[in-house]
Amino acid sequence: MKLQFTKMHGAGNDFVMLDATREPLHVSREQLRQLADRHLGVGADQILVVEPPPSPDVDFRYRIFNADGGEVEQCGNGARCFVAFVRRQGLTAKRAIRVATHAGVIQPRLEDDGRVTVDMGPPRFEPARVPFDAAHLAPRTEGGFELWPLDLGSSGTAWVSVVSMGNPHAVQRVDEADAAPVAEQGPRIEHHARFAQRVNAGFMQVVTPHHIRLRVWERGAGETLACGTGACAAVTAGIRHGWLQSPVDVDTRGGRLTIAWDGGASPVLLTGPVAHVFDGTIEL
Ligand SMILES: N[C@@H](CCC[C@H](N)C(=O)O)C(=O)O
Repeated sequence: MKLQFTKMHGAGNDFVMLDATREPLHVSREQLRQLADRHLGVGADQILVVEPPPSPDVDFRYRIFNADGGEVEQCGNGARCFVAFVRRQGLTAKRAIRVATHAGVIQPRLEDDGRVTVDMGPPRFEPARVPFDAAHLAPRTEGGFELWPLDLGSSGTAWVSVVSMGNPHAVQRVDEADAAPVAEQGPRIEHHARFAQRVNAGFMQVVTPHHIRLRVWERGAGETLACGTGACAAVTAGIRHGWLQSPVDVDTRGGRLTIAWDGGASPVLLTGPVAHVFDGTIEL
């Protein structure tokens, strides 16, 4: 099968974008993995498939697949690249778009400076879903919000805030993002027994109440240069703990994202850059 694709990135979080608005696309999990493979394919953290709207109240639907081929609910940087992609493909001239995802409808809009802001909806602060298994450690609270201990065996205990942005995140505060044990702890947190659907693992350094540094080990992709939903999760957890105040600049290894959240059920706004890398065709 010959497939046309576009390669894009949002703060270094890179995507293969596929247009399935004109005809349905049947790509197997193995083919998705091959597309994402950095040696045997195009290379990407996620593959995004744009489809026609499932109902008249939205403009498109888009589906998100991690590099391991698994379909997931939400992708913040992907939503930003999605806007640039559909405009570039001539599929819409709108600047504000309503798009259906597995986690509900989100609303990205193109800003005058070329960045894209996404209304990601409100965060959900979820308690543990399965019985807690760390050796007799109880959760503790900071600023009225819970930190949960995760027993990571020989890697010690990680105290995490559990947040859903449609997809699951476990965020811990570290002294220095550059020195954080992302490669060591990331896979252990991702596969920890407490998270039935696995989890994205964030490592956040608080620089000031309006500035953090963040690294994220992503479920199904490994450490990426930036994670949009990870930034939303880290900032909303940090605000709940009393460490941060909106808006917050989030420096990732791939660039800066800005997150605004007024608390409670108000939506999280994620703003950042998008870039077109190249268009191509691949035989799968
Ligand atoms: N890079 C994304 C998140 C992609 C999905 C994530 N790996 C998951 O499995 O939930 C973002 O920018 O949010």
